Amino acid sequence: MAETLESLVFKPVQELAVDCKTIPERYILKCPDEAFYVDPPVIDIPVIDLNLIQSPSPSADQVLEKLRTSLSSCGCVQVIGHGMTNSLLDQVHSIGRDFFALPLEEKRKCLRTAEGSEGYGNASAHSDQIHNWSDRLYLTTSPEDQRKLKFWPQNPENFRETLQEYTEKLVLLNKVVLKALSRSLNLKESCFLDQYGENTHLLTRFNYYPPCPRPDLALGIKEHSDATFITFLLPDNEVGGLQVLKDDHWFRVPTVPNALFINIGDQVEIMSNGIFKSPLHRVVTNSERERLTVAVFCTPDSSRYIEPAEALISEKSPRLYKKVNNYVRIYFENFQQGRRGIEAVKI
Ligand SMILES: O=C(O)CCC(=O)C(=O)O
Ligand SMILES: [Fe+2]
Repeated sequence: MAETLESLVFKPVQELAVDCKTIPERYILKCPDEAFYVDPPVIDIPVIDLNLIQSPSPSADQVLEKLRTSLSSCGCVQVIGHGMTNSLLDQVHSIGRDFFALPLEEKRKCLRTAEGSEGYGNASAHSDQIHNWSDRLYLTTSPEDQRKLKFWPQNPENFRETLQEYTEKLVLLNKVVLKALSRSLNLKESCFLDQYGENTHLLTRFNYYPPCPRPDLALGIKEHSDATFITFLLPDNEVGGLQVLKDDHWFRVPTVPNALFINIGDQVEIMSNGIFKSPLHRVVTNSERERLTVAVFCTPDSSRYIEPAEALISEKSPRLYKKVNNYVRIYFENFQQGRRGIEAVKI
């Protein structure tokens, strides 16, 4: 049978994983890279307390310097002081776990359709591409009038109110972080936020990775960078799997309990004229335990133009990227051809 979107989304990886001793061909990487199943070293990334940079002070300057150094070397940091209680973070995990634990019939009420990416399904891939060993629930969470509530689970009961609370906090946090990024580069505080615009566009993705019988052959998510401004990741507190590429080597990302992991997306790499790196990252699987993470992707309205900040351009550091709008479209057009969108917008 031809693999239509329907036939693929009807076969969640979670269902395949039950009693499965081997994995279907379409998940098997052609040239598995040894580094992903022989655990690579842990990456040394700072844990930044955002409370320390709220107002100008010498200690705030030190924290901003740490932020700048980390984002320009590996493109990611862990943050605490993010304004969310541990209990909220636990609840966000729980609603994800509870949703994926529901019977298939119940989850299918939120099933993705052929027209879009929102809803419940496995990660779509073209039939000639290798598939990810993961399922997802993908929802626009902000702005509120763009939500497609038909994809929002009614079950677990507290799903909507918990996601609402998390989203409200992230809308604020996104602003705090974008201001901090500008300050760390000695730019006007509103520099990146002005390019972002008023509408905080957030897409939330619950990533569910079932145990995989052959972690040496498949990836939970293949190597990619994010098309975002920035991405907030609520990691799984107990099960690791995220790896980041730095200086051509893969590193394991450690989990810091109750911290959020932030990675730079391609659009901040563009605005920072390449000073901040949008890192390639991937997720490895394991044969023992399921894993659940919640990624929140922050992007501006597609109509907004973004470009390298004028103040970062000089004779010594010429402009490296074009002015573009709807970068997410550029990203996906290139992604489908196996290329990076960021390369397409380089001058
Ligand atoms: O689950 C993870 O650790 C990372 C997820 C990710 O990279 C993504 O959703 O884009
Ligand atoms: Fe990602």
